[in-house]
Amino acid sequence: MAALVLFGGGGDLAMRMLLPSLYFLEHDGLLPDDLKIIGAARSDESRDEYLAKVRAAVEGKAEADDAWSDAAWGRLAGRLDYLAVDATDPESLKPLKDRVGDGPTTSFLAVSPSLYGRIVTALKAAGLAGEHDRVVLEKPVGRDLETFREIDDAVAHAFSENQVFRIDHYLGKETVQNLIALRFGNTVFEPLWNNLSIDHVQITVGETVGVGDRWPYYDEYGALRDMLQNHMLQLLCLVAMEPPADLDPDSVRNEKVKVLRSLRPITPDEAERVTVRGQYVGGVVEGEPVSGYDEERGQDSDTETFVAIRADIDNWRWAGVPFFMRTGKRLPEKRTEIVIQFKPVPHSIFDHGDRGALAANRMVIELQPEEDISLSVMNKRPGLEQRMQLQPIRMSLSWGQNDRDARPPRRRIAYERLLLDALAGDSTLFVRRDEAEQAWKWVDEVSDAWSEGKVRPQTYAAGTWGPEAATALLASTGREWNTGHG
Ligand SMILES: NC(=O)C1=CN([C@@H]2O[C@H](COP(=O)(O)OP(=O)(O)OC[C@H]3O[C@@H](n4cnc5c(N)ncnc54)[C@H](OP(=O)(O)O)[C@@H]3O)[C@@H](O)[C@H]2O)C=CC1
Ligand SMILES: O=C1O[C@H](COP(=O)(O)O)[C@@H](O)[C@H](O)[C@H]1O
Repeated sequence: MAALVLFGGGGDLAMRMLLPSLYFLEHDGLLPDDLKIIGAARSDESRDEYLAKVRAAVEGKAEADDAWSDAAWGRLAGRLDYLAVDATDPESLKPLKDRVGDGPTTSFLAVSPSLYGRIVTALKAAGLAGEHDRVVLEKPVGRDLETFREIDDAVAHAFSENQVFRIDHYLGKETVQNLIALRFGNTVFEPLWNNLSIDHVQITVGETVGVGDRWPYYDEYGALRDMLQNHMLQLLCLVAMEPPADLDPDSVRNEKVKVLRSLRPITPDEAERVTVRGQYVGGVVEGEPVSGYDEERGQDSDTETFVAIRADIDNWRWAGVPFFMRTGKRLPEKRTEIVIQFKPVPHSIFDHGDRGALAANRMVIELQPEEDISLSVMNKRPGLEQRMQLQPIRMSLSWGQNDRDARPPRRRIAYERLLLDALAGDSTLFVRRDEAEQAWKWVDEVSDAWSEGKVRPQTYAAGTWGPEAATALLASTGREWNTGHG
C-alpha cells in the first residue's frame, strides 16, 4: 500500500492548499485506490480531532466550487490518519514507519525549510528513504546558493535526484502548462518567438495581500527570494526556452537550465540601472485602509516587498529583447500575467503613414485572476469612411473551451496536478537541482549588489503599482507596463 505523509499536516499550507487539493482529487476519483494519507506534526492530537480540522478546512472550499460530497469526504476520511511526530528525530519516526508499512512512501515536507536537512537525515535513519520512496520539498530551499547546497547535499545523502520533487506551485497552474501547449503545439507562434518579432516581455505577479503574520519568514527573504528566484524565473524559462525534444522531465529541464545559464549577470554597477526595490507604507487596497510593512513588522526593516528587474538573456533567440519582471505585495490588484509585446509594423500604410496609430500586437498570458491567453490584433473599424479606420481587437483563446455555452471546467488548485505527479513519480513539473542552483546564482548576484547599499527599498503607498522607479525602468527604454486587461 502506498502512503503520502504530510509533515506539517496541520500547518497553513497543508490546510489551505494540500488537503483541499487531495479532497478534490478524491472527489474526481483521481487518487490511487490504495493510497494512505497521514498528517504528521508535533502537536498531540487524536485522529478524530485532526479529521475535524481537515473537514473544516476543506468543506468551505469544496462548497464554493459546488464540489462538496459526503461520499467523497467519507472516502478521503477513510484514508486519512494523524500521527504526532518530531520529524527531525528518527526515534520519533519509528511508529510512522510501522504505520506506513512497506509500500512506497512519499514524504511531503510542508514545514519550515530550516528543518529540511535534519528531516531528510531522520527519514533515512528511520527507513523512510528507501529506493521506492520520494520526498517533496516546498520552496524556498535555502536562502542563497550556499544554503541551498547545504540543504540539498543533505537531501542527496538520503535520496537520489529522481526521488526528489522540488515544488514550485506555479508550474502546476493550468495556464503555465498551456503556455507549453501554445508554444509547441502550434506552428503559427514559434517562427515569431524571437528577437526578430518580439520587442520585449513583461512578467507581472501583483498581490493585494500584505505580509501580515508571515513577517518572521518574509523579513529574512523579501520579494526577490520569495517570488522572483522561483516562480518568476520559472515563468521566464518557459517563455524563453528552446523547444525540448519531448516532454520527458529531463528534456524540459535541460532547456530551462540553458535559459538560466544565459541570464546576463547583474553587476553592482548595473543593479542601480536595472533593479528596483520597494516597500509598502500605509495606503488603501480594495477600498480598505491598510498598514505599512514596518508597522506590521513592529520595527524598521530594509526588506523589499516589491521588486522590478530587467533581465537580459544572452543567446541568439533573445539578444536585445529585455524581460521585465515585477512583483509585490499590497498592489492594487491580484494579477499575474506574461505579456509578449511584438514589434510595430515597419511601415504603416494607414493614417498617412502614421505608424504610431497602429498598436503593435501583444499577447497576454493571464494566470490570475482569470486564466486566459489573448492576442491583440489590428482590425478595420466597420463603416463607410473614405479613409480606412483601424482598431485593436482582442482575440481570446479562452483556453479549453470550444463550446462557449458550456460551463468552464473547475479551476484546479495548482497542487492537485503536482500532488498527482509526485505520487506517480513524474518530475516534469518539478525543479531539478541544477535549475535551482542557477536561479540562486543569478539572484545572489542581485542581492550581493544590493548589499553594497546602492539599491535601497523605496517606499510605495499600499494600493499602487510600486515605486516610481519601476515605471521609469521601462520608460527609460521607451516602453511601459501593461495597464489594461488584455
Ligand atoms: N503557507 C503558504 O502559503 C506557503 C508556504 N510555503 C512553504 O510551505 C512550508 C510550510 O509553510 P506553512 O504551512 O506556512 O508553515 P506553518 O508554520 O503554518 O506550518 C508548519 C507545520 O510544521 C509543523 N512542524 C514544525 N516543526 C515540526 C517538526 N519538527 N516535526 C513535524 N512537524 C513540524 C507544525 O506543526 P507543529 O507545531 O504541531 O509541529 C505545522 O503543522 C514552508 O516551507 C513554506 O515556505 C510555500 C508557499 C506558500
Ligand atoms: O510562494 C508564494 O506564493 C504566493 C503567491 O501564490 P499565488 O499562487 O497566489 O500567486 C505568495 O503570496 C507567497 O508570498 C509566496 O511564498
